[in-house]
Amino acid sequence: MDQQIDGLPSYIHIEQNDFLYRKHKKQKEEDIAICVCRYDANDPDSACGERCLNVLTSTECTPGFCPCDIYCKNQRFQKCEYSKTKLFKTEGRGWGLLADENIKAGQFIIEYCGDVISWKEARRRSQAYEAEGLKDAFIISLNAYESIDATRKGSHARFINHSCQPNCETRKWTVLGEIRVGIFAKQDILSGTELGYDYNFEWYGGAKVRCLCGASCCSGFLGAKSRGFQEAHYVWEDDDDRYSVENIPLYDSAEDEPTSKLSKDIDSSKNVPRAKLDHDNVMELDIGLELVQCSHSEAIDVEPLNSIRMEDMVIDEVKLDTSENRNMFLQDTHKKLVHKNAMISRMQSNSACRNYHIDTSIVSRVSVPHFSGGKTKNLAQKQVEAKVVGQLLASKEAREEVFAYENMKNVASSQLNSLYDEIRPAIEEHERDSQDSVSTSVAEKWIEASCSKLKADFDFYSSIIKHVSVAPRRPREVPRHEGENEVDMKYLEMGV
Ligand SMILES: C[S@@+](CC[C@H](N)C(=O)[O-])C[C@H]1O[C@@H](n2cnc3c(N)ncnc32)[C@H](O)[C@@H]1O
Repeated sequence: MDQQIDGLPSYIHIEQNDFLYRKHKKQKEEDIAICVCRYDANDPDSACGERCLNVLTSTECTPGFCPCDIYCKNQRFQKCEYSKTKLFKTEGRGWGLLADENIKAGQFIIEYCGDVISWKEARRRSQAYEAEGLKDAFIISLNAYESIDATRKGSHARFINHSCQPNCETRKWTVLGEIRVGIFAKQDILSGTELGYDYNFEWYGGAKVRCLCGASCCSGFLGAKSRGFQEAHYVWEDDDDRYSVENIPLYDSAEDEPTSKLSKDIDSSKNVPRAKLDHDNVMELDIGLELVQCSHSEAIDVEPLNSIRMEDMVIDEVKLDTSENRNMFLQDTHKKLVHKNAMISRMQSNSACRNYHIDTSIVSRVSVPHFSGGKTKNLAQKQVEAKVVGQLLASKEAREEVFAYENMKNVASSQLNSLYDEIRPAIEEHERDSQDSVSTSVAEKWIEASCSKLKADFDFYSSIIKHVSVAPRRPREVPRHEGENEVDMKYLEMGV
């Protein structure tokens, strides 16, 4: 239909993303977020309106699973419930899109559709387009690994121009397990007004496009505020009023830039960060020995288990003998972890990338030689053995307790190892395609087993500390040799 509009460059009109280099994800039933809305004919907002848990986390309801069934209003991407818009020819900026009805602030306008491609493919294509002499940029970043290319096919969103004072913005939503980008109104927009959003250009280099958005705060160039732009130097060609493009730029959805800033802010703070965002918009949460990675734009404060400072622990018989205290502490920590995990999984839906990273370093392994720069590196952690510690202890009960805890520690370790073997295919799949998520149930099992191992480790080491530092020692049967004191001290240092 568009092709009939005079002078409109040819492209294929689509209203769903096309997946070329991988398949559309299959949403696992256990990963479907189900809201708690109930349809009430007297309350128009009842069926998945603003209060819907899924809406609040930018996740669309899944047909067949939403309690509001046909009344669900939270399937706008799926049902292409776009605002009314119209193509028009701009002065000097090619084609543009304008509102063809009054649009309310926050209203969904249209989905940005195109080919979902890998980052590498985006780079390859942009170079190919450049070689073909294509000047307009249509590749938008979806996340750290993928982009949407609307150069050859797309929706009307591909015609929305950049504005330094935008009335629209991009937002990412999770729809049936995939991230999708929508254009939303930032403010009330009157019918007939041109739609624009801030491209947040990230340039590969080369010349820049002169911005003709006309805003009083215009920065002069597309992407002039972005990091990539400031680092590059300008090349201005006046023979083209609109632009000179040596390399086709990629532009980024507005959400991504503040994230890298956040990473910088956190990193530069004088406190050691508990949760940090890296340059790939991936947040690493250090929860004890386990690393959970998720993509999100807010930092979460997670108390790492290994931040417990031993200086702060009062080591006396009364305190440490009450294993109830210890259990309470660990149960509490476990609860916190499970709670955080629930939050993480909710927020991942929000940022549209459920991306559990299971850090397998917690799995106890036989020492494996690693090669680094021609030298082998032993990465196995030093282990404290109960039989060595036992030699220091005078009381039989103390020795038995340490042995019992060691046994529990070994059981927890081997349970974790066998769980790892069980879920290895899922982890390997996840590592091969970093877009694919490890399912929530697997992640939960993993967290549970990891917590059990941490608890067993904690019990074992605290039992050693209690007995070695407080209880009477076994008299030495053989004279102490030089350096033996240091060995005793090492036991106290290890595992804390
Ligand atoms: C996604 S396309 C927008 C549709 C485009 N106007 C068209 O006719 O196909 C992006 C391209 O539009 C042009 N453009 C968008 N916003 C502009 C602006 N504010 N000033 C100058 N050119 C702009 C640039 O060439 C940019 O690469």
